[in-house]
Amino acid sequence: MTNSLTFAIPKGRILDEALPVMARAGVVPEDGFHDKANRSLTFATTRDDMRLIRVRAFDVATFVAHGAAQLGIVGSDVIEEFDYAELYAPVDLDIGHCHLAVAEPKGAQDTGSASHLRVATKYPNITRRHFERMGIQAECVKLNGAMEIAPELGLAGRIVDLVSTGTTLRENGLVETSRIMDISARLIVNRAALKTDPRVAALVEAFRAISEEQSAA
Ligand SMILES: Nc1ncnc2c1ncn2[C@@H]1O[C@H](COP(=O)(O)OP(=O)(O)OP(=O)(O)O)[C@@H](O)[C@H]1O
Ligand SMILES: O=P(O)(O)OC[C@H]1O[C@H](OP(=O)(O)OP(=O)(O)O)[C@H](O)[C@@H]1O
Repeated sequence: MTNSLTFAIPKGRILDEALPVMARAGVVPEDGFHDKANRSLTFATTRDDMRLIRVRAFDVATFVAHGAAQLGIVGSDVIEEFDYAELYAPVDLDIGHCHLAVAEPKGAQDTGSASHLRVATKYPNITRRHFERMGIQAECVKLNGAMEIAPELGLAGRIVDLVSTGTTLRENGLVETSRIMDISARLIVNRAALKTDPRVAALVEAFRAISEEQSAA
């Protein structure tokens, strides 16, 4: 058998939307994948030259950038945060829509003229770049979730986090003050693998065709 391809997918919320798109491109996990009790992280597919790995969203980008996986699916938030040179994101899959925003406690003092801010976020690089463009130095406190409680506890005056329905902000007494970027999930590939393995290029074409069909529909 030829060397196996590894396709990395995030274990959380993008997965349900990603599976039907993957199936149209011929990437179908074998039995056991949907079993919640299954602790395995590697899964066979119906292609005998491909396996799936199910990892955290940020780690999908890391595995693909280092060539440990040749392909993956991940939110554009993660791609922007890492900015890995070895990652190529050729196809917008039109799933996992949300946006990245700055938020602060409802009724907070207007500190628009401040030149230095403290911000709690999972995205320190995007956050620093966003505030730099406004001439503001952002001191980022890195959290991995539940950013929304940081202002109330005095950890930071603002947060930068993903927003979809806005429910999490609202239920934690926060309001969005600016929108940084719109997010959707992308197919990502390792650039070297794309150049050397025709199977990777064929999969990019398959996902591209699906995305074009979808936007024409
Ligand atoms: N509220 C949301 N609505 C839509 N898409 C979202 C939302 N929150 C996150 N996303 C997308 O889903 C991705 C997170 O995917 P997923 O939930 O699989 O991550 P994870 O691996 O479980 O993350 P964690 O590191 O928190 O464990 C984000 O990077 C973003 O692109
Ligand atoms: O606008 P909403 O629809 O309320 O969605 C926004 C929430 O979704 C994401 O969290 P997730 O549920 O992925 O959990 P996490 O905090 O563990 O990342 C994000 O970090 C927000 O907390």
